[in-house]
Amino acid sequence: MTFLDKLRAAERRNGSLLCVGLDPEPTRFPARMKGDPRRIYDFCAAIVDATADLAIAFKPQIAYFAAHRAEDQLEKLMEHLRRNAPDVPVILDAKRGDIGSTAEQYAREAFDRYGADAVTLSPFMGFDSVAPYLRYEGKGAFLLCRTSNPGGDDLQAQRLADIDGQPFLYEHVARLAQGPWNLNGQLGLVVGATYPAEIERVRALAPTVPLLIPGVGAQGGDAVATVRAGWRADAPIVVNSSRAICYASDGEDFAAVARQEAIRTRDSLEQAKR
Ligand SMILES: O=c1ccn([C@@H]2O[C@H](COP(=O)(O)O)[C@@H](O)[C@H]2O)c(=O)[nH]1
Repeated sequence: MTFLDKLRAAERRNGSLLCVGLDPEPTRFPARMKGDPRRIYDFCAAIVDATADLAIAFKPQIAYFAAHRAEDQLEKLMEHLRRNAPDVPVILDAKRGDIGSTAEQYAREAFDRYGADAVTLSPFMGFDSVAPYLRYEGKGAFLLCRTSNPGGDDLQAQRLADIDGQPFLYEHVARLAQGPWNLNGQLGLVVGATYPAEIERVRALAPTVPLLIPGVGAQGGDAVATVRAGWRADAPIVVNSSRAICYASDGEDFAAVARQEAIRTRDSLEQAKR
């Protein structure tokens, strides 16, 4: 089963476009775990168990583990996901991008070490920095295209004077991902929920690739506008919310309240399809 098949199956099974982001920050943990990086796995596993039937995907952000020397806990979490939520694909948010030989090592890390179904990549260094990930049959790779942060404008909204029609850089990335770079249908694009007009433009240029859309919840992106701009019955969108779910409560009830917030977000995304 390819990453895309797995994504479509999870969307159908859980009736969901919601990707639950796992950004564990120990200072925001409930009192009995607060400030203790050794509890990262416990915190994330509780969120996973509370939301696995509500998610199209999970997205652990690797920096939140590496910053605390908690890569072993990320490995354990990936095992937990495979055992307890085997049908929900996992997107490792690593935003890698380097020359081919180094990219080979990053690809091994994402797919062999952690067993991720897909990874996020910066396309800035060109196709040879992306190609090593595409050698992993059935795995996915999401290219940063129009990111959710305001500074995304600095480069992504620059026009490319030498290319027909003088597209914005992000539009060029969308065309490459839909066409010449997408050798085996493994590519997707990252587009921020904070920019619904750009989601619509990317969807027009890349009608069949999956879109990973962070920015609802803590960043204030509009869930309804996001779905209307990007969702097509035959092309999945994966709408990520991390902090708004993980830290919906800072009490001992954090997992139960995370579930309620995930239900609320999932339902608002589903209703927007109509
Ligand atoms: O354009 C992008 C690409 C990635 N991210 C990541 O998504 C989550 C968002 O977290 P929230 O708490 O829901 O704001 C985080 O891991 C980012 O690194 C993004 O926000 N924007």
